[in-house]
Order: sequence, then structure tokens, then C-alpha cells
Amino acid sequence: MAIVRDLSLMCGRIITKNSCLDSKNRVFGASLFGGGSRCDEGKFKGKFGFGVRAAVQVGVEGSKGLRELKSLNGVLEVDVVSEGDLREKGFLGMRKTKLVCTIGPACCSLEELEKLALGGMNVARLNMCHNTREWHRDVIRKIKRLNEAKGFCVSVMIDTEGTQVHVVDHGAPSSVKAEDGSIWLFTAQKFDGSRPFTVRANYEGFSEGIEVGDELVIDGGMAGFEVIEKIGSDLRCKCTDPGLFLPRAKLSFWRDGKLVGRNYGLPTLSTKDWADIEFGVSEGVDFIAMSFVNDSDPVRHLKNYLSTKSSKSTRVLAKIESLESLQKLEEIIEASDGIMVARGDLGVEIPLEQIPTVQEEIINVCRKLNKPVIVASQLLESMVEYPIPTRAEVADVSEAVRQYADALMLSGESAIGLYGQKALSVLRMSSSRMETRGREDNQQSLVHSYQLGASLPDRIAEQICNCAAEMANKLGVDAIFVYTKHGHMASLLSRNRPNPPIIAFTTEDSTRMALNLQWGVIPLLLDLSDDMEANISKSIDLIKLRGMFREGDAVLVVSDVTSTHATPMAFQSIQVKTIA
Ligand SMILES: Nc1ncnc2c1ncn2[C@@H]1O[C@H](COP(=O)(O)OP(=O)(O)OP(=O)(O)O)[C@@H](O)[C@H]1O
Ligand SMILES: CC(=O)C(=O)O
Ligand SMILES: [K+]
Ligand SMILES: [Mg+2]
Repeated sequence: MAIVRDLSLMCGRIITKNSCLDSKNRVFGASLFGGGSRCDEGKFKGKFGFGVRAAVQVGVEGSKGLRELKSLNGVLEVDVVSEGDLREKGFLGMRKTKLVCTIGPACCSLEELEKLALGGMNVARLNMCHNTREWHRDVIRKIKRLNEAKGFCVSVMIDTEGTQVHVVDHGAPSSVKAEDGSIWLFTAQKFDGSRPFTVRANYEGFSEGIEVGDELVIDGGMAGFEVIEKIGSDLRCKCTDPGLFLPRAKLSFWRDGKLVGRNYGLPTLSTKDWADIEFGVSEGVDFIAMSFVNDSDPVRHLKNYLSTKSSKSTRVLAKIESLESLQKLEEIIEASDGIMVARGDLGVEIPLEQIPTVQEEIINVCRKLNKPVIVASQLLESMVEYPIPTRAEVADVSEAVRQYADALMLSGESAIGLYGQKALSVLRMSSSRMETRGREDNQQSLVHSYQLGASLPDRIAEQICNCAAEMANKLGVDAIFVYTKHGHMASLLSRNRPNPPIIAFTTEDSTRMALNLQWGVIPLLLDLSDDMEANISKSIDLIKLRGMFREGDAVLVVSDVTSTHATPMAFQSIQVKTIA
């Protein structure tokens, strides 16, 4: 048993006295101190025009009368999957890594979507490369209906087609084999019927800057050709590396071991992409993932456009899938609301052996800059056809979890595969297993050393969250509660990857849906007021009323709220409450 005394924290004296910790370092009893002696109020007032209050409290939550609970004028929206998880496994057993499923013909019925939601899908991804807008609209509406009628909380992401050069026709509905030494014509001209050994590309400028002798690579190495003649904009090529053309196979050109002629000056967002974005906004999607982002300009452009367009904040994710994007990684991450490591196309542009380290680097920069990151493509590729994954695939999933990615994504496994739900359960089990291991080792590498915030309030929020995460681990509390309008405090806590789950209470539906992508955050909807103490007791009472606490659960409560009273005032606190 240990006695906690006179800890000190940032801009405040800690008012904890003689609290007792049990052998697991959990607070089980504490001396009470009501509102407490808040400290340093007004310290920064003159200089920054607002007041800062900070406090750390430890207290025991007594039980309230039922009548009092019923009079709480708040409705707490908890999604059925998190609630089920919590009841079954307790706070600490809740899964931290978020799961994204690509929706395709194999899983677009209401029944299949419901099974994926029950299986832990946090975000549904719609790839605008495929299918019609009517099809996508139907899926989005089904998901929203499920959320409303059955209490799920599944966010929706659209993924733009982007401008990339690929095959639109290779003369067969599925794959075509290219034999060694065979001669093929690559053209952008439309032709009727199918012509043997003729491949149509989707962009007429596909051969600009390409010279005789250049190498044409299909899908990053599925097949290879040498350009032997240029006829206008058409290319005659000889197969030097036999292999397969899949539908929509990607074309890339290489000279002296280097990629040439990528993107051809095409804009990141095509006219079709803008129409898809317009569609997504009108359907109220939560995320737009931008394909083939090469620098931060298109991200900023889209974000500016969205801010004028709708009050609801749609988050913009940049997909890292080109060589250029790696060269401008930090500026792209900084400009966007999150990142997808799109390993499919990335693997076409960089040697495959570089993918694991590049993935780790992207995840680390995202954590440093506090942006959620999804690891995507081929995680369980063999499950498109088979009911169990390869050992190597499970190792790949576990590695992404060990690297602390916020989310993992299924592509063909759920969109067209026979075993989408099984694939989802493999992601669920593998990530839970690795997270438990991470907790046991307490191997959290702290990101404290990198300071994000520039203004004083931002720096205070950041430090509060860093300290709170460290305290939560050291005290062994069961959950962290945070009250957040735009999700910033919740994400600052998540950035630290603390052991307990972060239960984020927010009044904003868009914040709730955005937080679905963040590691370890369980976003709940709740009416919040300016009175922080009232918010805290209301949330605790409502969780208790729902029977979601176990006796003796200890919760670390973090708040950072700017009141809208006549004198704007920021109030920050970290409190520990033990549930009686
Ligand atoms: N809405 C859909 N309709 C039909 N098929 C789909 C749909 N969505 C996905 N698929 C199929 O699932 C496979 C994998 O899907 P996914 O969207 O992840 O492709 P991708 O090529 O990795 O993504 P991107 O085009 O963004 O690089 C696709 O090749 C496609 O055959
Ligand atoms: C997901 C995606 O776009 C890719 O892996 O290329
Ligand atoms: K796409
Ligand atoms: Mg891609």
C-alpha cells in the first residue's frame, strides 16, 4: 500500500492528500475535498485575456438516489457494441485499435452490414472507384439507418478515385496473361469489341514523356514490358516479365531504375472526384479519404472548401500512396485530419521491402503530430478466398497494432471476399491480443518530448493530457473520462496510448463520429453544460445507472472546457474518482 502525497502538476498544486493505493496501485479510498482549493486562478489572465484553472482531485463517488438519477436531464448515447464489450470484459478489456471495412457487393445488404457492425466495424469505407453513386447512396443510408435503429455508431468514409493511370480494358472481364516475348499495344483510344494484345489506358496523356527503352510495369510487378516503339501517343511494348493483368491494373514507367512520368500534372482531385465529394457531403459522410495526395495543397484546398460548404465538419484524410507524398510527409500530415497508409499503391511506387519501415515511420510522425492513422491493404488478403489467414498475415496485423496504428482496414476481404466477418474477427482478436501484450509490458513509448501546441492554452491542454495518461497508467485506473467539444482533448490523450480506454463525452455528433477512428477512444454523446462539476457527476451517474461500472472501478477524469460566461475562462482539471 502506498500513500499519495503532494504530487505537483503544471500550473497547479495537486490537492490530493493521503489517498490510498492498493497493491495494484489503484486508488481505493481518499480523503475528500469537495470543490477543492483550485489554484493559480488568473495567473495568465492579464497576459492572455483568459483565466486558467487547474486542479487534480481524488474522490470517492457515493451512490445517488434513484429519483435523483432519473431527474438527470441528460441522455447518454452509448453504442451497443462498446456497451456489450464493456459489460463482457470491463473497461480494460475494451479494444483500442479501430477497424475499417471496405463495403462492396459481398457485404452491402442490411443484414451483412449489421453483422459487420456487430463484429466491431468502426468505420465503413466506400471506394468511389467502383460502382454507381446510387449504389453508394443506398449503402450510406443503410448504415445510418442501422445506427439509428439498432444503436450502432459506425462512421462513413468515402475514398476518392483520384487521378491515376490504369487499365480500363485488356480484352477480358477478369485477368489476362502476358507471355514472355509477346508484343502488346498500349493505347488511350476507344475501340469496339475486344482486340487481342491491346490494352486501353484511362488517360490519353499516359505516354507523355515516355521513351523507347523505358520499362512499363503492371501493378508494381505483376508483369513487365519494354517500350519498343512510340506511335503517336500509343506504345508498342514487348513483354519481358511474364505475368497477369488484373482489371484496373496500374501502369507505371521506369527508366534507369527510377520511376518516370508519374501523375502527368494531373490534379489530385478530378472533376469526378469533386462530384463524388459533393455527393458525400450531401449524404453527410464523416470522412473523405483523398487518393494520391502528393503535397499539402489539395488537402488544404478541400478543407477550405468543406469549411465554407457545411457546418458539419467532414474530416479529410490524406492517403499516402506515392513517392512524392513520402517526400512531403510532414506537411501533408500537418494539413490533414488523418492519414491512410495505402500500401497497395504505395507498393507500386517503392520497393516492397521498404513498406514495413515506411509504415512505421508514417505511424510515428502521425502520433507525433497527433493525427489518426489507418494501415490499409492486403492485411488479410488470402481471406478473400480462404476462411483462415496465413500466419504471415496475422503477423502483419499484429505488427501494425504493435506500431500503435489507430486503425486497421479491410479491402477486398470484406468488399468482395467470402469471409468478411471472419476477417473482421481475425483483426479483432489479433489486435486485442497485441494490445494486452502491450499493456502487460507497459511498453508505451511516450511522445512527450515533442510539443505540439504553440499558444499557452494549447500547451496546457497537451501537458494535462500527457500527465493524465501517465497518471492513468501509474495509478492503474480503469478508464479515463474526458469532455470534449471538437475531440481535441480526447485525441491528445489517445496520442499517449494509455492503458485504460478513453471514454470521450461530447455534445457534437460530428465529433463523436470523427473520434471513431482514434485509438482507444470510445466516443459517447451527452448533453454538456458550462458547469464542469455538473457534467462530471452527470456522466458518472449515467454510466452507473446503465450498470456499466463495476464496484471499485477507478476513473481518471480530465476536463478542459472554456466557459461561455461573460468572462471567458478555461477550466482544466484531472480528478480520480473511485466508484462505490
Ligand atoms: N463498391 C464496390 N463494388 C465492386 N467492387 C468493389 C467495391 N469496392 C471494392 N471492390 C472490390 O474490392 C477490391 C478491393 O477493394 P479496394 O477498394 O480496397 O481497392 P484498392 O485498389 O485497394 O483501392 P484504391 O482503388 O483506393 O487503391 C477491388 O479490387 C474491387 O474489386
Ligand atoms: C487503399 C489504397 O488506396 C491502396 O492501398 O492503394
Ligand atoms: K480509391
Ligand atoms: Mg490506392
